[in-house]
Amino acid sequence: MRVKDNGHLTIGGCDTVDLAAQFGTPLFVYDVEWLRGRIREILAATRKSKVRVKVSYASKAFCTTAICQLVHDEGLSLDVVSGGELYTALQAGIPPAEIHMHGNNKSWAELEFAVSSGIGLVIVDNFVELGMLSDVAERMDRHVDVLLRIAPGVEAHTHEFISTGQQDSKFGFDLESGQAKHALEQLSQYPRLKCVGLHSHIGSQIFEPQGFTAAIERMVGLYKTGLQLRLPFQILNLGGGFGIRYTDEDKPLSFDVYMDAIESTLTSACKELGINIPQIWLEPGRVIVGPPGTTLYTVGTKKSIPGVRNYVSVDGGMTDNPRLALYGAKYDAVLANRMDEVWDNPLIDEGGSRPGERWSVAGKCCETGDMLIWDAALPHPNPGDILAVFSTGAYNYSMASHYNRNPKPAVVFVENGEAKVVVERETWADLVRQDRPLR
Ligand SMILES: Cc1ncc(COP(=O)(O)O)c(C=O)c1O
Ligand SMILES: N[C@@H](CCCC[NH3+])C(=O)O
Repeated sequence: MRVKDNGHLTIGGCDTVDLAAQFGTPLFVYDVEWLRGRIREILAATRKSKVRVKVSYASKAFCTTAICQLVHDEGLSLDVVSGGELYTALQAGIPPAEIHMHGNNKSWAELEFAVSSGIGLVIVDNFVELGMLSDVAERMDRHVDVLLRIAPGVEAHTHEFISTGQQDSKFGFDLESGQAKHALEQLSQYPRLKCVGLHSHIGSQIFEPQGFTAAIERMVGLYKTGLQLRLPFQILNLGGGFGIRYTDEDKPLSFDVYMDAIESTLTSACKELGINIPQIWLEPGRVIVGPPGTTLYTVGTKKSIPGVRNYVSVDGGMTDNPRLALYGAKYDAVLANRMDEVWDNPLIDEGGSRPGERWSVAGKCCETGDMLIWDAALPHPNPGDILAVFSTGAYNYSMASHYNRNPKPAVVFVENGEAKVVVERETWADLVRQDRPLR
């Protein structure tokens, strides 16, 4: 990102004010060079490691055909969590063998779709699914590679709604109570399922390697049990969850730090148990697509309540970014057309905010909680200004909704001064496309 002489923010060599004019707002803008660079950094860190590591992109973070193609071009395999994500990945031309499917409640139709497409592997979440998948495989006369998802009982330091490795969770076979071991013992009843290892995912937006190392320490014991049961184990999948910077409060770690911790804990734990080191799989989502994504909005109305708060409203909101409403997420933002102004610059005359002035950025939905940022430091906003909110590449477009019948925004990939639409903006007509009127 840069600032041009005219005070406009540029991303991938494109003037964001021009992007907003050309494609409309709200607009998701992905800096492709930055995104590719992040994948390359992750892969470089994994290649330095003595442990064999395979990296899959957790497509739930942002799943469209273009991003599936981009991450696959960069050498990643793909995780999907629904029939829709699988369909998207296949439409993108990703070889099915390089796709893995998650989900705590996969339907019969989703399992059938996965097996008939020749998916690489299914991560089985619970006892019901073991039986269902085995039946699907039987009926289709197929064999399916699986991992078992385990809840290792690790409490990750993150928002409780995005913490998944604790015992009290809907995901996976519980380790603590012996449920996970019982599942391994049952596998002999399902000859169509070839269990090649274990999976755990402790949560998302995590900033310390300890959660991963604690998970390894708990999982290797079970991994050894699997080997003793003569299961063809090769893989220990540690999930994703690597934290990113949204604001200065977040202190992301370099991937090398995670890899060093994973390598040393895994090596010593396996040595202690006398087992070979499994291949490690990782499933990062947010860390790949989060920071290179920016949302552009157009400023509309504003309202100042003396002594209370200043509100500025933009043309999107919780429909394209529900993360503040869901997790109390924080974001940084700027006025992309006025980057040369500093909000507390005493030289600023009209148009500049007074020192200490703050603007809370509201969405346009009929909902008090429809906020994007509380008390942002911004120049005094005017209707028509372009607001850029940073680090919105993960779990924004993918969690977008049509609340209040708002069409979903367009998505553009920008690189070397060129912008390519990878998702068209929805229209009002799109909103009624599935409706069947009474008359
Ligand atoms: C099973 C699984 N793998 C990977 C991810 C990706 O997580 P993140 O985007 O935090 O890397 C998630 C989401 O938390 C997940 O549930
Ligand atoms: N949707 C969450 C992450 C959940 C990850 C899925 N297990 C977020 O926006 O932070």
